Order: sequence, then structure tokens, then C-alpha cells
Amino acid sequence: MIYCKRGYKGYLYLEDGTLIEGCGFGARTIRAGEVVFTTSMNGYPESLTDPSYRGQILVITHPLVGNYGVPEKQRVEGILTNFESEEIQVEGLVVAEETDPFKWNSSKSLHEWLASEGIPGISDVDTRSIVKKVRSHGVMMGVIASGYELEDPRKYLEKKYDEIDFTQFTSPKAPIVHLGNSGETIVLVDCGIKHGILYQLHLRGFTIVRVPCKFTADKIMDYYPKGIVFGNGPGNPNLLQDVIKNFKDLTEYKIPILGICLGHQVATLALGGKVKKMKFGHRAINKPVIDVTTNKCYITTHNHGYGILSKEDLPQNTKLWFYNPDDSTIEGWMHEKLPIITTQFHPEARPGPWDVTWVFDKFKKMVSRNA
Ligand SMILES: NC(=O)CC[C@H](N)C(=O)O
Repeated sequence: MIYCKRGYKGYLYLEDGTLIEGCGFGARTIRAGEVVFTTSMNGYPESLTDPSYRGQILVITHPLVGNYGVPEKQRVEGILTNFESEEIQVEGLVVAEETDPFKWNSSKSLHEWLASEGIPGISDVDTRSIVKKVRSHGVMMGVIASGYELEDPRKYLEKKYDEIDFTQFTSPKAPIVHLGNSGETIVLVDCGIKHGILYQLHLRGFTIVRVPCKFTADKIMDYYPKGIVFGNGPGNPNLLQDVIKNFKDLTEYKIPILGICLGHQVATLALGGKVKKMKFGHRAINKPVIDVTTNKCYITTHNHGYGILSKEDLPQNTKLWFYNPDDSTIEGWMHEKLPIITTQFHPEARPGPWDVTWVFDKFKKMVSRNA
């Protein structure tokens, strides 16, 4: 018998039939999702609110989570500076040990935060063994139950992660504007944007018009943007045929475009490249990427389950910019004729090291040249 400090048990059921018993925390409820892991050692307020985690149950490998609690939301020009979106996005959280906070600016505990947003957590499980399973089997669906017995877990597993368009939950329904002081307006195609990306763009003076993920090229051009950003977002990029078409239509205007993560994947598909599911993805804040133009290695933030798996899958008329020395996957490209640059990793690094925020400076220069 394990002692559960919140007074209730918790379970994680994996699609391959594995049932793991632990303690429940957060909301008492049951949810299904794709089980993924992150090796980030901190930044859980940012990770849990990253919209790209929609539809996923997150396993954090760092053994102790919650010790600095959850801060109050802070904003600059409507942009959150310490969370990635307004709410928790993961379907559930799995940790080895969850703790009450010991920090001056904590407003609530991890347990209270999850409970207040209806998200289940489980603790007191061997997260390393879950990771080993996911690494050898590949990502799989799972069910998390906190404060409930899990009698017939398979009934929650009807829907497959790869077949759901999660942008319907994470993209705004109408445009949102964040004013800047440089006189340059850019449009950001928002399929579930991380506020860290908005903040980096704001720091460079742009007025940012966030438009719904599926806004057409015509509607985007109504704003006369000097540049366009296709940002991060959840789920399988191959399902987003409308967004892919819009990207393609926008290339006619020869405006500078920056694609980040999902945006990089959409750009790749729009120009004829291939984006495929990875075995277990990259989710961490210390992933190396090599810039082939300088041969420098940077340590970067990642959260993706799909990718350009080899050079052969790059679109035509593009040249390799970054690759990952761990598994040789493609981490970014530049177009040979059009002002388009993309990164699979997250240059805003929230959470993570600021090695590569200069990607935003590069985009800024491209936009200024276009002005
Ligand atoms: N962070 C992202 O934009 C993720 C992109 C895509 N949903 C993936 O998992 O690969």
C-alpha cells in the first residue's frame, strides 16, 4: 500500500495494456491523451500551458515537481510573461513526486492549480520506467485517472491523437491585436501560440495581429502585414490542409515569413516537403541543433512529435539551416528565392536557454528590408 498525501489514488493506463498505480493529485477526474515525456528540469508553469501539448498526457522525468509553486499571471501589452497561454493545456500530468511550494512569489501549489482547472495528476510512480516504455514502443495513447478507480480504461481510447484537429480548441475565434512601437505590423497565424513567441516579437517593436489559424491569405493581406509568422500549435500538421493552402497562397506576395515548430511544418508541407510522425518526439530544453551556415551548436527548447526526418523530405528550393546531431532530423531551413525562414525548435525558449533568440532579430531585419 502506498500512502497518498492528497488522500486518493491515481492510475495511468497505457494503450499496450500496462496499468500503473500511484497517488492522485489535482482534479479528481479521468482523461485520455497521447502519453509523451519531457526531460525539462524546470518551467512547468510554461510547459503545462503550452497549447502544443493539447491532447497529451505529460510525463515529467525530473523527479521533484512543484517546489516553486505557481505564480500570479503577469502581462505586458496583453501578453503573458510567465505562462504560455491562459489555461492548462495538457490532459493530465504524471510526476514522480509533487510537492507544496517554497517560494516567495508562489500564489498556489501545483496540486491546487490542477484542481482549479479540472486537470488530473498522478504522482508516486516510476516515471523513468514509463519513459523507457515510450522510447522503445513509441508514443501511445493512455488514460489518466485521479481519485477514481479505472474499471474499463479501453472505453476512453476510441479517439486517436493523430486524427484530431486540436487547433479548434487552441486558436482564437477572432483577431487579437498587441500594439508595438516600431510602426511595423505583422500578422501571426495563431493555431495555439505560445506567449513567449508573442513576447519576443513584442520586444522587437512589432504591432502583432493574431489571426485565427485558418484565416485565408486574402484576409491576412487585408492587414497589409510587413511580415507573417506561422507559430506553434498542437496535433498532426498533415490534417491542416486549409492552413497549408493559405501558406502557399501567401508565398505569391513574397512577404517575409517566419515559421516556428508547427509553422515550420506547415511551411514544409505547403512547399512540397514531407512531415512525418517521430517515434517519441523531442520535448526538452537542452536539445542541440547545429547551424550549418556557421557550424555552431546551440542548446534549444523543443516540443514536437512530428518532424522532417531526413534531408530528402525538405521542400524544393530550400536549403538546410539547422539539424539535430542526436538523430539527424531537420531543425530549420531557408528558402533559396523567397524570404522564408523556419525553425523546428523554439527560439523564444520559454522555458529554456536563450541561445537562439537572435532568430527573431534575423526576422526583424527581413521585415525592415521589406518596409
Ligand atoms: N510545438 C509545436 O508547434 C508542435 C508541432 C506539432 N504539433 C508537433 O507535435 O510536432
